Amino acid sequence: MISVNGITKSFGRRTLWSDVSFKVAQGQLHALVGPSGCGKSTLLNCLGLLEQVDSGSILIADKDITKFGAAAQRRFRRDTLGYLFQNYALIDNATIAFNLAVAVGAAGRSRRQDAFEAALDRVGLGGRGKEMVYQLSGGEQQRVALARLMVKQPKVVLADEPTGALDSDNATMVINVLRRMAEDGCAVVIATHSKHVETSCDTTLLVGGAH
Ligand SMILES: Nc1ncnc2c1ncn2[C@@H]1O[C@H](COP(=O)(O)OP(=O)(O)OP(=O)(O)O)[C@@H](O)[C@H]1O
Repeated sequence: MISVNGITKSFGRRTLWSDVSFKVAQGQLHALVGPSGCGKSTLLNCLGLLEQVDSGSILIADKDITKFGAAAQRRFRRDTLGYLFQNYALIDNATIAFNLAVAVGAAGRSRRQDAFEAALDRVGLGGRGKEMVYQLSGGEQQRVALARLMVKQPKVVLADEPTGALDSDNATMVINVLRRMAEDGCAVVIATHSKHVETSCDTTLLVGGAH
């Protein structure tokens, strides 16, 4: 599903990582690990079309995403990618339910009510769809972002410290949900400092180090 081939990224004169290659198949969880500042988020951003690599190629579903123009990037983000990032990218001034509805677009909204409720139940927020996002705790917002990903059902999930704001039970829930999404056919890449998350993944890349 994902094939990263010899990619390099520098900011100014500082090379974060060079000649990085790895593959992530459908059904797999892949961890990006390494010390703070080694470039894990930047690598996720490159996979997510939010940053450009300096050289090398990134194939996702057999398409070289580094060659995409603006319109193809937008379509690919909308149709193929799912982000679980630290700032959650939720709409604060809207309900939980609205945030889930936005993820599936107008066509999917009415027939997806059951899926919305099931996703909220799964992340421990059942029956709370009418609450406003800005009133939720950081960990609750992180779980809304996970529920949104579940209803979107992207082919590729990019997660940046997805257990960062959570207690250990909820951290385990997040990993279980991501594992389930992988079993349903998606490829998952997770940047993490958590040993628990790392050991729950199928493969690991030490970013900026020996690999
Ligand atoms: N747009 C940018 N311009 C210049 N430098 C940047 C930019 N984005 C990131 N950096 C630098 O690149 C380095 C790697 O950042 P990144 O966030 O990818 O690391 P990380 O491994 O995810 O760190 P952490 O574990 O602390 O989240 C940092 O030193 C950061 O300041």
